Amino acid sequence: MIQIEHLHKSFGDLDVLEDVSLNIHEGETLAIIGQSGSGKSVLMKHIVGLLSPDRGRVLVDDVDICSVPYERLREVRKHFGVLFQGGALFDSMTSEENVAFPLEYFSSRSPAEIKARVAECLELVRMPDVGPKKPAELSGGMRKRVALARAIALEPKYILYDEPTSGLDPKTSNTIDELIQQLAEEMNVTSVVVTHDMHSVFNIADRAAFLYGKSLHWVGPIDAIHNRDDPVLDSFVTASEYHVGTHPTASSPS
Ligand SMILES: Nc1ncnc2c1ncn2[C@@H]1O[C@H](COP(=O)(O)OP(=O)(O)OP(=O)(O)O)[C@@H](O)[C@H]1O
Repeated sequence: MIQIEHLHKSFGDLDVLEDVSLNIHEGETLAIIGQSGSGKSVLMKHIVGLLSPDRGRVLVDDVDICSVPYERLREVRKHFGVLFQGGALFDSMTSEENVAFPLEYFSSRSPAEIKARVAECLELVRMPDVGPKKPAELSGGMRKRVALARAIALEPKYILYDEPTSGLDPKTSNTIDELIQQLAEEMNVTSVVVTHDMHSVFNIADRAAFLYGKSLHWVGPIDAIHNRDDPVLDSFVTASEYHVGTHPTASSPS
């Protein structure tokens, strides 16, 4: 379980997050939504210890990652797979070398075991044949899937996705959504997805956390997200759906 407690973060004069508290439960898929610049990525980076809060703390399985020594933080990070926005693959490496990287760096598996795990991960993301190809030879959607294969290589307990469908066409976005759901079910991972894509939110998320005005304005189950009693949330959700031109699978109030 991940517990974010009274988190505050500023950069110089810019207050980004104020008193944000949020629990992320085992096995759920939580979407972090909000306008551009509302602090979604900043919040996500705190979850994996890439940023430290000015005040407050983040507990991962009861470990306060804001105060532990680096070696302990490194241990905690082994339980995380992160899919960064652009995929963040190493251009000079082939796809299989990219997927092997965390296994070589963080595990003590033999070369044969690493080779087998790389093949398994590429199979899981339905890309069994791209191993010898470099990122430049792949489409945007394929690169995301290779990056996803790398993110799951160490069999993480938590996967963090930063805008997993941004820049992809609707069909490729649906494939990525299917993979996120498939991995959540097959690997029983806890997923945190930062996204603008409300279609994707309705496809994959169990709950959403809506950041607005530096705070966590609303947290709740996806089927409660059309909330006419909360005009700020309602106008964000409606505008996002209109913007992407999609129709949510969840039912909207009439
Ligand atoms: N390392 C940093 N140094 C200074 N300012 C930062 C840093 N990281 C983020 N910010 C600022 O914090 C604010 C929130 O950024 P963040 O990337 O979390 O927004 P976001 O909600 O993820 O936006 P988007 O949807 O556009 O990606 C922005 O104003 C951004 O410029």
